[in-house]
Amino acid sequence: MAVQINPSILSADFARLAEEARAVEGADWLHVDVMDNHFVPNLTLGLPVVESLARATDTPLDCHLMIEQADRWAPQYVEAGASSVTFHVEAAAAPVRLAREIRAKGARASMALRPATPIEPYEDLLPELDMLLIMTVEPGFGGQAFLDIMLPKIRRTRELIDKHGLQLWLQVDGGVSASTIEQCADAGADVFVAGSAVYGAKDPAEAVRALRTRAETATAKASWACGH
Ligand SMILES: O=C(CO)[C@H](O)[C@H](O)COP(=O)(O)O
Ligand SMILES: [Fe+2]
Repeated sequence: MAVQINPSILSADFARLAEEARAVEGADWLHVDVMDNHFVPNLTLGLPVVESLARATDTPLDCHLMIEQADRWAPQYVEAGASSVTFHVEAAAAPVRLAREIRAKGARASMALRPATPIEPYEDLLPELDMLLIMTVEPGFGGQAFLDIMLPKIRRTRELIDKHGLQLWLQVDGGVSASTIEQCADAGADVFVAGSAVYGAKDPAEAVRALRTRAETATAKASWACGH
C-alpha cells in the first residue's frame, strides 16, 4: 500500500479553514481533530464545522474523535461528511457494533489507542476495522514531542496485521515530523498525521511532499514491507 500523508488542521488557522485545506492540496486526507474537553483537556470543533469543511474541500476528511460517548457521536460524523471516522477504544462501550455502524453508513471505520492502551486485547477486532490509529503523543494538543516508546507497539501491530493477512491501514498521530517519520515507517506505519510539521512550515504543500518522500524511502527499505 502506498504511503499516505494526512495534515492535521489542529495546527491550521481555524478562522481560515477552507483556505488552509487548499494549502495542502496533494495530501491524501485532511485530519480533523474533534476534542470535547472531557476525553481530553482541550476543545476544538464539532459537527457543524465538519459539515462546512466537507463542502469546502475535495480532500476527504479523516475525523479523529477525542470525545466521550463515541458510540453516540461517531455515526453522526459520517452523516456530516467524514470519509473516515476514528473513535478511541477507551471511549467506546461497544467498539465492534460501532465499527460496523460506521461502515454501514459508508465511511471507513477506525479505532485509536492512547499511548497506555495495548494492542493485544484487540487482536480479534482488527478485521472489523479499516484503520488502526496508534497515538504517539498523549491526545489533546498539537506540537508535542514524539513518544518513541510507541515504536514497539507499532511493530507488534504491523505483525498482527500481517499475521491475519488484513488490509487495514496503520496510522500514527502525534509528533510526526521530518525527524521521526522514518522511524514510524520502518516500524510499520503507512498513514502519517502531521500537524505542526505541515502547518508550521512556510510552504505546507512542500512539507507534505517532503514527508512523503522520507516515508516512501524508509518504507522501501523496511523489512515488514517486503511482499506488500
Ligand atoms: O490528535 C492530535 C492531538 O491529540 C493531533 O492530530 C496531533 O497532535 C497532530 O499534531 P502534531 O503533528 O503537531 O503533533
Ligand atoms: Fe489527531
